[in-house]
Amino acid sequence: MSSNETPRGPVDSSRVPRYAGPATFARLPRLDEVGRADVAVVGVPFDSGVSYRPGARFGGNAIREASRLLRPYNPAQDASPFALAQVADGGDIAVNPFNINEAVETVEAAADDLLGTGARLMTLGGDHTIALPLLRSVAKKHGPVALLHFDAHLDTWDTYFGAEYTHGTPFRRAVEEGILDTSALSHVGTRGPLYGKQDLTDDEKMGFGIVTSADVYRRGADEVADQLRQRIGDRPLYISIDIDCLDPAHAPGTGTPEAGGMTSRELLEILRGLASCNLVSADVVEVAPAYDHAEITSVAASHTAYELTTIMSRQIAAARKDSEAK
Ligand SMILES: N=C(N)NCCCC(=O)O
Ligand SMILES: [Zn+2]
Ligand SMILES: [Zn+2]
Repeated sequence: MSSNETPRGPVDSSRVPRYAGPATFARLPRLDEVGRADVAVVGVPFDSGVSYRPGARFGGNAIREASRLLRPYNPAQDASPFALAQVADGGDIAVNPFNINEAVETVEAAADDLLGTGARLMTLGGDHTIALPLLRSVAKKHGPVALLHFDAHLDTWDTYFGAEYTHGTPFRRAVEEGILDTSALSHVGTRGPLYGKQDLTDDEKMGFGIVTSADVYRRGADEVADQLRQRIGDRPLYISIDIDCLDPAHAPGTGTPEAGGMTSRELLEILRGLASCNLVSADVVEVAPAYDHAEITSVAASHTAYELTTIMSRQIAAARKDSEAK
C-alpha cells in the first residue's frame, strides 16, 4: 500500500453476520486480494516438533475462527489497527509434516519472501519449533534481535531423542546461531518442573533474564512491562508467545500445560505496556484446539495477536508520518 491509499479493513459485521463466510484473521482481506500488506498474518500448520500432546497444526485456523468477534477499534491502545496500516491474512505456509528439517527450511523461505515485501509478520502457529526459522529470517533483515518470549517453558533445552529442532529447543539454537541480541533476552511466565537446576544455569549463560509467572502475579503487569521496556530499549524486537504462558484455566487448549500461569488479562496488559517498542514481527504458538473448551484458548490467542498487530500498525503509521514530514 502506498502512503496515500486507504487500507482495506475487515468485513463490516453490521452488514455481514460475523459468523458468515470463511474465516480470515479478524475478517481481514486476504493478502492476494490487496496485493501487499504492512502486516501479514500467516498460519504455520505444523506440530511435528511436539514432545507431548499434538494438535497445534490446527491452531492457526482455530485462532482465525475465534477472531471473528474482534472489532476494528482497540480502546486499550486508542488505535484502529486495520485503518492505520494494511493488515491482511496471508493464508498458511504449507510445510512438510513428515520432515522437520525441511519444514524449518520452508518456514524460513516463506518468511524471507514476506519480509522481503516490507511486511511485518504476525505468525499463528503451529508448535514452538517454528520460532527458529522465523527468527532466522527476521535476523537476516534486522540483524540480531531482542527477544521477548512468553512461555511456561524455557525452550532452551538442547535435544529431544537426539533431535535439534523441536518445540523445546528453538531458543538454544537461535542463541547458538548468533541471531539474537543476547543483551536483551527475556522469558516471561516461566514456571513448573524442570529436568534439573542446570536448565536454569544454562539458560542464564545464554543471556536470558526470567520473569516468572509468580513475579508477574506479585509485581503486577505495569511494573513488569516497565522493566522489560527498559531492557529492550530501541532494539528491533521479536515477541514469541507460547499460549501455555497462560494458566490452563485461561488456555486449556495447548500441548504442554503447566499449573500456576498468568491470566489472559496480565498477558494483554503487559503487551499494551510494550506499545512503544520497535516490534518487527511476532508469533503466537501452541494453540491445540482439540483440548480447548468453548474456544477459551483460541479467543485468548486471537486477542493476543490483535494487541501485537495493533502495536505494529501504530508503529508503521508513525514511521509513515515521520517520513512524510521529511
Ligand atoms: N514449547 C512448549 N510448549 N513446550 C516445551 C516442552 C518441552 C518438554 O516436553 O520438556
Ligand atoms: Zn510452553
Ligand atoms: Zn514454547
